[in-house]
Amino acid sequence: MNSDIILKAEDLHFSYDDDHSHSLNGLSLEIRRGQKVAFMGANGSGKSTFFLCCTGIHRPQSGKLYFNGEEVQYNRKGLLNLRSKVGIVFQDPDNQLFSASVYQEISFGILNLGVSEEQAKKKVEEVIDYLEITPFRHKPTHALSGGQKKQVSIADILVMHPDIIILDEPAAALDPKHTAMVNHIVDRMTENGITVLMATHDVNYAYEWADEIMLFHEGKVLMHGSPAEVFGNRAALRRTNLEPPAVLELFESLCKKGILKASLPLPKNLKTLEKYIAEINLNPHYGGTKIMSENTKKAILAVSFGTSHNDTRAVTIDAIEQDMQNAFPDYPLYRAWTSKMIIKKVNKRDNVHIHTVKEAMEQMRADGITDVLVQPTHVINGIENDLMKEDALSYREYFHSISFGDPLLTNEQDNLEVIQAVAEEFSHLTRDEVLVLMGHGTTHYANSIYAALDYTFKDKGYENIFLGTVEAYPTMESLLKMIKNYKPSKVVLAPFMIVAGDHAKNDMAGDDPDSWYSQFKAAGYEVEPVVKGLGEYPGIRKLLVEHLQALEK
Ligand SMILES: Nc1ncnc2c1ncn2[C@@H]1O[C@H](COP(=O)(O)OP(=O)(O)OP(=O)(O)O)[C@@H](O)[C@H]1O
Repeated sequence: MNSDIILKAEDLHFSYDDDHSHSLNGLSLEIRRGQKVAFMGANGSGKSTFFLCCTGIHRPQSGKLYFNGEEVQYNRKGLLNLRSKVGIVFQDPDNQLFSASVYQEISFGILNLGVSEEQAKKKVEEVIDYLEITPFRHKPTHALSGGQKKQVSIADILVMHPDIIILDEPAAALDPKHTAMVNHIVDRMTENGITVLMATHDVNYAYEWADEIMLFHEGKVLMHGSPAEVFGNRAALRRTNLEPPAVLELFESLCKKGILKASLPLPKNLKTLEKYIAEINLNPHYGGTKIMSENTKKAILAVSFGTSHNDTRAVTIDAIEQDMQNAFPDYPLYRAWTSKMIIKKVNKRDNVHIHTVKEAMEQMRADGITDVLVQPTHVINGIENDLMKEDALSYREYFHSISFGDPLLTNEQDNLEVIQAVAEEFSHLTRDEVLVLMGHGTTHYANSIYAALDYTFKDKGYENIFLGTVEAYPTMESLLKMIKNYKPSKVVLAPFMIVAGDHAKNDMAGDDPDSWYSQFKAAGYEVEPVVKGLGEYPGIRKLLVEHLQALEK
């Protein structure tokens, strides 16, 4: 037999009443020397019965038990040898303590082994000191508290210097302080190389403490493995009435939400989990922790709605991406568009494939990128931006971190800078000329930014700048009303969109009677359309790059 194996059971059967119900029903297992093994399983699954067989209190009706490679003999000599090497601490100390005084109690077993009184005294004193029993050593055993009785029953066994200690629910009926004390004693035993077998229903303790878990079910071993293996097997836990450890459940739930990365080592306890959480850079990183700092490979993902007009694309989206690349020359830059329709159109017409967000994430994953800085060129925090984030985050488990830069108009400061960029672009306008900006507009609640910004233009002294939308509020009707009151000599039209695509060329500047150009013309104004996307304004590009840079601060 492998000398590493200290205890081995082979097909043990045991019945209490010689009837047909087997408390041990063909039980086989092996225990390796020096291991901490937690015995778990439903009530009545046979853990205590097995322990009683290990100490020779019960004799299996069939099967074999080996200790240190030798088959256990159930004669007086064999049993004495077994009991000197395998000690059991019962769940209820009252089943174990029968001497009147603490000293007598602890010395009883060792004197029975034939050790001289002098030697026994020395060993008893050592263990009294080691287990901190001195303060109550002179009390009669019946007057001890539950925790003190437990200490003495452990001392009973430790004094014999066993190779294996069996603890049956050592913390049962103990308060948290005494539980901690017993756990501390157990830790010290294992440090001294004793093999410890412990029956416990405390999954949290077993998960953290044990090297191995022996899962009992109906008198046999259902599963034997590391705590991670056994507690990771939910079907086995269900069969044995056990719940997964709280720390594992919490860790899994944080991984599912993308807050922690599933590739982190499983946390053994809440302290480790707390450390993981403390090391998350919550804002605005997703899915990442800073724990794995080596081998990072960062990349930028520039996400735009897209345009099929190559002329405007070159001076807007391409120019923005170029500025981002200039700001981070060492990071590869990937492009994605959110409009599948435009992607399809460009693909068909130019044979050029532009990635969707998911495709770009997939590509970065294949390229070994670990951290993704996503910078949208979206104007507002609307539905496009929300969906883009959702798509990117569906890949969270493959990256260390995915962080999102803000769209153009996100906070008060952005609004002011955008106003500044627009005002600079149109600084040549005279007071009696108005600039009418055409935003896109959305049913998303973020649409209110357009009216707010229109108000802020005026508040900042640009009474001649108006902002409306094609698809929402402020509408063309409200613009016409306000501009009528202003009585301008000329209306200059410009898109308030990153690219000057279909909306700018047709809905704004087209000849169709519904276009803004035609409607202002029909209202009697001189109209000058400026088909130039926001992406062409240096101030706008600078702001988007700043949003990207904010991710690295
Ligand atoms: N002294 C006894 N007399 C008769 N049957 C017993 C005795 N002790 C245990 N049994 C039976 O043997 C089976 C195994 O019980 P055992 O105490 O070994 O289980 P256990 O896994 O230690 O349970 P628990 O988690 O409740 O301590 C049960 O069906 C139980 O009813």
